[in-house]
Amino acid sequence: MALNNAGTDLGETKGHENRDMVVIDGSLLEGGGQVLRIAVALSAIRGKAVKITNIRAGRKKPGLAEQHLKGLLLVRDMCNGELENAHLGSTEIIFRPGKITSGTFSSKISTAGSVSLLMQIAVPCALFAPGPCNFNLRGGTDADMAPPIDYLKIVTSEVFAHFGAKFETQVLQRGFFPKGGGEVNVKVDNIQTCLKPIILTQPGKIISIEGSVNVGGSCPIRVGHEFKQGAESLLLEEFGCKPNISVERFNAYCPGSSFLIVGKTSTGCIFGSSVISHRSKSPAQQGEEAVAELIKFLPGQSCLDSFAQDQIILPMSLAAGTSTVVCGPLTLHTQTAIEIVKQLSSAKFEVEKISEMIFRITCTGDPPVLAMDTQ
Ligand SMILES: Nc1ncnc2c1ncn2[C@@H]1O[C@H](COP(=O)(O)OP(=O)(O)OP(=O)(O)O)[C@@H](O)[C@H]1O
Repeated sequence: MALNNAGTDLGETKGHENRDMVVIDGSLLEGGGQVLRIAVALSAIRGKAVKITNIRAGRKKPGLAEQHLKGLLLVRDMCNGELENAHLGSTEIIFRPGKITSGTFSSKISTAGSVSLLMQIAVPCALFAPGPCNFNLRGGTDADMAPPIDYLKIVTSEVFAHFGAKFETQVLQRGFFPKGGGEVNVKVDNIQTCLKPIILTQPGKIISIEGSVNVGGSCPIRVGHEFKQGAESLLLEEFGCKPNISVERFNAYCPGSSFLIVGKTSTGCIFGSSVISHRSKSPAQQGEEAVAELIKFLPGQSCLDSFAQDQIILPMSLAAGTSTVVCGPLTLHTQTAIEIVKQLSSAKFEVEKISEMIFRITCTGDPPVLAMDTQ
């Protein structure tokens, strides 16, 4: 039996309050930090206590890493909730949410752990606050295996706008591996009534392709121009056009560079593909690879890239009505997200295979009752 910091049995400290607690197995499918973020965000939004076991059992080093722990503490603070057993390496936690409040919140990850993933847990909660929320978040802004901050700022924000959800991100300083030290401010407007269902079924025609290369710290600006060259050469070959790619220098705690390329279509679809520089490959080659990934979607039949696919499952489940999206084969992250939201809500999902590469996800949302709170 797991013990909390005080040495009492986990889950038994509050007696009858645990009766309605939902137990989520953190090893489910993808078995990563995403399970925790979705479960805890939904717990706060729906006011349901959760116990999460086997946290990150699917990862080499299971249990809470700093990014996950800081995300939990941030949501706890936003809703005056109670967290048990939340410490580095913990593989089992209990979260009892209070009411989500609006206001100003901050969080600092001392490594290059991703601030984008802090946003992934905090932004959905903030949408259901009684007023706007402002966040100051510090850590990694351009980290591997996580959305680069520009992806959140440009792609996720536009996809969320389809749901009527609005957030703005301002990057003050970039944080690259290994030191992090990036800083962003995020403003989230609370929703007034409900999240709207989305219909993203028509891929449309490409109307723009734009990219940005961020060069930080002592990383030579030449690296940024090489990213741009590699990306441009492939785009020229594929589409016969030279897109607008900016190369910008940012303050950063340690050297690094990143590249995001974004395509938009006439029907409001947006696709993003990114790379963080690695010594093992030339910047030109990485620029080309990011474009090659984007080209998989442009022009195609899918209305979302493979990352946005898992990130829309939570808002779809909370929307007041039926959402439909057409996308590529479901990623393991998407399948995991669907399973977790099904355990914490009555949202109904249906996945249809249209062809080998094209799928339709339909979700009848289970909108939470908004707390008409006074602060
Ligand atoms: N290049 C990228 N662009 C956009 N989103 C990304 C990118 N890479 C990863 N993501 C998103 O980041 C999230 C990663 O979740 P995941 O559970 O794998 O990560 P995690 O919390 O860092 O935990 P772990 O360390 O357990 O993997 C997913 O929502 C995924 O879509």
